[in-house]
Amino acid sequence: KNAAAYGQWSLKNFEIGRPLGRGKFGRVYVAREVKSKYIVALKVLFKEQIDKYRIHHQLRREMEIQSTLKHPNVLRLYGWFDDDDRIFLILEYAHGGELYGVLRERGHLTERESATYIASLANALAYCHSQDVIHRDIKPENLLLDHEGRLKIADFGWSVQSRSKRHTMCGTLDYLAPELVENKAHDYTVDNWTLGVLCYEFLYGAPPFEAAMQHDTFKRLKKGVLTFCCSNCIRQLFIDL
Ligand SMILES: COc1ccc(C(=O)Nc2ccccc2)cc1NC(=O)CCSc1ncnc(N)c1Br
Repeated sequence: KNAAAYGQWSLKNFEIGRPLGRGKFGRVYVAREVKSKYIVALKVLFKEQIDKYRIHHQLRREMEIQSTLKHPNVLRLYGWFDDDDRIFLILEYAHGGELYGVLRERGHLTERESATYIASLANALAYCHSQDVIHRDIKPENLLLDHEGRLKIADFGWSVQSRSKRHTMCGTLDYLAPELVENKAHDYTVDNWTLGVLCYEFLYGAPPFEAAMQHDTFKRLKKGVLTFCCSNCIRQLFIDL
């Protein structure tokens, strides 16, 4: 019986295609499973990097978390395997690529599109939180689209299984809730804060507290001043702020 029957995958089960991008700690390629011709995304992590950054436990926990998460708006982790110096994650392939690209190309999205993506994100986050998983690093770069334009949350490089409050710092400043930035105890509601920031960014094309210097973003998001009005006056408001 072939190795796949026992769920033991290896590199020879796949034909590797073009690189999709650089995720955390490794590269991602399109790949095709030889027997089924099924298209997947294959993420390659180098063991020496995992050792160097001492993230074995995080990766192991990640695999536990991911194998239980099954939701239409959460990118699937189908399985994983390793060879002498690399670990391979077999991921669902999102044919539509990164939402980030669409947002930069279009400038901003329509209200209907924004509402659709926010609703999908809210569903995905509610599901993750029901499984005691906080993503903590949701930003447009980690949001992918499938062939039907359906949103998929990906790159759980920083997610944690959490019942208690977390204290570790992570993610870019623009999307982080004040309690995360102030390194205070936090819980799953940090993902809800991000939902608000993303909603603003989908509609206006840039995050609400964006600033040239991280320190300014820090000050702005602590103030939390946010009023929705027409796009250019909102930007003027923040420039004044
Ligand atoms: C469930 O998705 C993941 C689950 C886990 C991890 C991960 O690295 N965990 C991790 C790595 C090191 C240490 C601790 C955790 C990463 C992903 N996902 C990704 O990296 C997304 C790769 S980009 C891409 N993927 C599909 N289709 C496309 N068109 C693209 Br572009």
